[in-house]
Parts: sequence; C-alpha cells; structure tokens
Amino acid sequence: MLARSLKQFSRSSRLSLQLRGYAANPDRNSQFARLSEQDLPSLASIFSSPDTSLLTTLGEKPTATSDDLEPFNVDWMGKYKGQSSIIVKPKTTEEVSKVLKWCNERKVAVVPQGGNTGLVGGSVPLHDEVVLSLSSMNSVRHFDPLSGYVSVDSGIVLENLDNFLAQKGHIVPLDLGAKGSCQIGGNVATNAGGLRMLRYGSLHGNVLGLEVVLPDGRIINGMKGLKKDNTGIDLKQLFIGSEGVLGVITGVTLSTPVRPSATNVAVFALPDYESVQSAFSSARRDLGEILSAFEFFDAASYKLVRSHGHAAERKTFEDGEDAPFFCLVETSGSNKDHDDEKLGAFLEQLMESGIVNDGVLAQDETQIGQLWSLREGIPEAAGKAGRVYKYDLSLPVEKMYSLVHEIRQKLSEKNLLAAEAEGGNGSGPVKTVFGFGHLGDGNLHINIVADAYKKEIEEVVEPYIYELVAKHNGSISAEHGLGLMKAPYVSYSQDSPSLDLMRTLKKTLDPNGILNPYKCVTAE
Ligand SMILES: O=C(O)CC[C@@H](O)C(=O)O
Ligand SMILES: [Zn+2]
Repeated sequence: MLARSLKQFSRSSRLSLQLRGYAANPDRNSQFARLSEQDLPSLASIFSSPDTSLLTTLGEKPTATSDDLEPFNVDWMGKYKGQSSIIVKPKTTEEVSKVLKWCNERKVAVVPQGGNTGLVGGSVPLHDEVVLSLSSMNSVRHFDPLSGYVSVDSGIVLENLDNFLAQKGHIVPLDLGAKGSCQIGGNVATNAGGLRMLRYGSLHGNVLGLEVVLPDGRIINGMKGLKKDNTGIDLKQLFIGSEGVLGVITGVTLSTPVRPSATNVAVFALPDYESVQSAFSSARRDLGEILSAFEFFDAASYKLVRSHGHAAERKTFEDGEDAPFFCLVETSGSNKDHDDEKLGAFLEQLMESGIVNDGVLAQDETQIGQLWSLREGIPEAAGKAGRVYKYDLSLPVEKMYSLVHEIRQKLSEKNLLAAEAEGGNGSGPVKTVFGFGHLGDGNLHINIVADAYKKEIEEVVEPYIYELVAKHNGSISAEHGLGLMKAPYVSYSQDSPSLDLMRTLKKTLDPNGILNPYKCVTAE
C-alpha cells in the first residue's frame, strides 16, 4: 500500500465520491576540418574566461581529461558515444556568436548541447565535432507577471525555472521526468512534449520569442513577450523542434500560466485496454477544463517500477497490483472543493460502470509526488534493468497498445524474448517489452529492455515498427525528435516535398552543414 492515509477506492468499497543503429552510423564527413593544438589559442581568445569556457584534451597542456569530457560525449542511456576532444561553454550570446562564426569559417562541425537528456542521440557528437554546451548561460533575464511571460538564457535547468516561477505563483507550461537536468533551450530545440501538454499545449504555442545564433554568427533577436505578433513569417517556429540543425537557441521567452492552486492525482487499475480508452473518454467529458494529465502504463511497466524504482518498497493497491493496465489522472484548478467534487463523481462513475476496479487518490503533496513517481519513474527503472531501445510514437489512441503486442510477437518469433518477458519462450536477450505514455496526447512509449545493445534486436524492430506506425498514419517520433536514431527513417512520417523543403532550409541557413551534422535533417 502506498501510504496508510492514501485514499483507496475499489469496486467493493466505493469512493463516496552498444551499438548504434547500423543504418544510423554515418562515416565522418571529410569536408569538416580537424582541429589541432595549433587552433586552440585562436579559439580560446573568444572567451572572457578561457579556463572555464574551453575544455580540451588536445595539446601538451590539456585543460581536461577524457573522463572530464565523457559526460559531453555520451548520452544518458549509454547508447551513443562521440569522440569530441573540445567542449566550449560560452557565457554570453556574443561568445556563442563568435564560436559559430569561427567554426563556420573553418568548416568545423558543432553539436549544440543542453542537459544531454535526449533519447535519440541528437545531443552528443558522433565523431570529433566541437560540443557547444549552453550550461553556463543559465540566468533568468526578465519576468513579467501581468503579461505572464519569462525571458531566460537557454541553459537554465527546467526545474530551476519552475522553482523560480513557483515563487511568483506561475508555472512552466512544460514538465518532464528529466526536469532536474534538462535545459529549456534543449526542450525548445526538440519541442519536448512531456506531462503538461494535455493542459497547456505544445511549445509551438507557448514559446513567445527566441534568441537564436545562426551558423555564420548572426544573432536573431526575437525575445518578444507578445502573445500576438502577425508580422510576416513566424521564424521562431523554424527553430522549435529542429534539433539544433538550423541555429543555436541562446534565449527563450516563454508564456507562464498562473500556477494552479488545487491539484489532485489518482491512479487506478483497469482490466483491459478498452477500459483505458473508456476511462479517458469519461475523463475528458466529466473533468473538462480541470483535467491536466492522463497518463497510462501497462503491467510490465508497473512491475519494473516496483522492482527498480521508487515504489520498490511498497504496494500501491489493495486488489489491483496484478492488473494489466494503470492510468494516472491529474486535475489542476483554482477551487479545491469544486475539483474534489468533480473528481469524486468521475471516479464513482468509473467504479459503478466497472471500468476501474481498484485505485488510490493522493491526500497531500507527498502522495501526489509518490503517485507521479509510479509513472515518471518508469524510464529510470528501465535503465536500471538493462540496455533500453526506446520508441516514441504518435498513434490514434484506439490503435496504440496493439503495437506493443505486435512487437512482442515479432521478437518472440525470432526467439529474442527471454522466458521472463511477457510472451517469452526462450533464453533471448530481451528481458521485457512494455508500453506507457501520454494517452491524453496519443503518445505511446514502447521500451525494449535487453541485456546489451544488439544488432539482431534492432534489425528485427527497425524499420518494422516504423512500418506499423506509417500504416496507422502515425508519427515515428511524437516528442523525442529524430536525432541520429531516426534520421534515416524520417520518410515514414514525412513526404518528399516536405523533406525537400526541410533540406532547402538547412542548405540556406547552414550552407557548410556544420550544425549538428548527421542528425535530424541533413542537406543531402
Ligand atoms: O523513456 C521513454 O521511453 C520516455 C521518456 C519520457 O518521454 C516519458 O514520457 O517519461
Ligand atoms: Zn514522454
């Protein structure tokens, strides 16, 4: 049980209320220059404090060891590893501009990097690209409570920004499991979706302005805090979600809604995927404007969180521990009594109709956090269980879960599933395959946990999974981007004229192709 005072509701006691993808592993582009020790004085002269802004293993007196550079070269899953020997950490937009101009003139490839929490290999180098880390640019520039926006440096950590806004009674309209490390610039560059999207919509609507440095060093100052600005083509939209291939985001102006004063969270167990869909329909209908999140996870996800996550110590449900599906519902509003009444009626109706047979309702902030950790803790728990292949898909809600079955089936046919995995029959490398995600946004995450990254697993799943997605007219990347992992498969989600236009934009803004090469959209 989660906590003694956590309110249980059940039908009986009704609530009175290692390897990168073989396809995605391009050779080094020989047109890029290789930097050597001789280049360092000129690069160092750009910075006001070169000692802290330039880390390198090059030269007779290196300023860093390869261990120091490892966090910049390797992604957090340990799946993608680059070989950069130069990391720059500018402190101002002008320094970013000078770095890019310097690199562009010499044809030196550059990888912009925020918190390096990405899941598709988009934020680490592949070969010897210079890493441009934004982490030293992390100040709040301006907050306007009346107009409801904040202007910040792009390297500010999402959680730090949310804590700043919480003190002012406002909220960042974006929340992610990685909030303690990810940076707002990286969030914008990847158009991160996360847990608040159902309520506040995507960053394409919430970003009011951007400051961007183009590959040739020109600075676009679009840091306006205007909700309405119809003066020609809305250029900032080009940089939201373009994964740093067109320019480097150095400043972000974000709309900041008022922080809801009343929040409720319930998690319930459901007997099948049809019930998950019914519960979602009821939530939209009965909770209306106070519904702020509707997440789901399957039994295998829950098992993982119970064995490796924060919930390892405790059972959550009285009867529902072995249910095949779980949903988390959050409401956010400004009147607690009103929200309690609505949520109570919603949960009662779910019980009465048999859609849900067990559930818990958080009674305070701590329990809200504990319930959220059942969902937010899934990726971390998966990382502890083994090496993880991650697929992030948009699909019609009705079709979503069938893909998990199809992937299990496919892996089982090829004898890749271990006996411990659902439907497993042998001694294969795959320990578990599970599905979870943002049901309210039609976004499914499928994770495949194996004992190691193995080509044989990847070859079975890719492009098979993308073919399934295309068949349902879905998207091969709902919120994680393309990065290195999905760049070769983009045509499953974009038609040729769209891809041509993307390449034209890339060639126009970055004719030397120096920015985040090999990822997302390349000029060829
Ligand atoms: O790890 C994943 O597959 C998803 C990560 C993140 O998008 C989430 O929703 O928790
Ligand atoms: Zn997600």
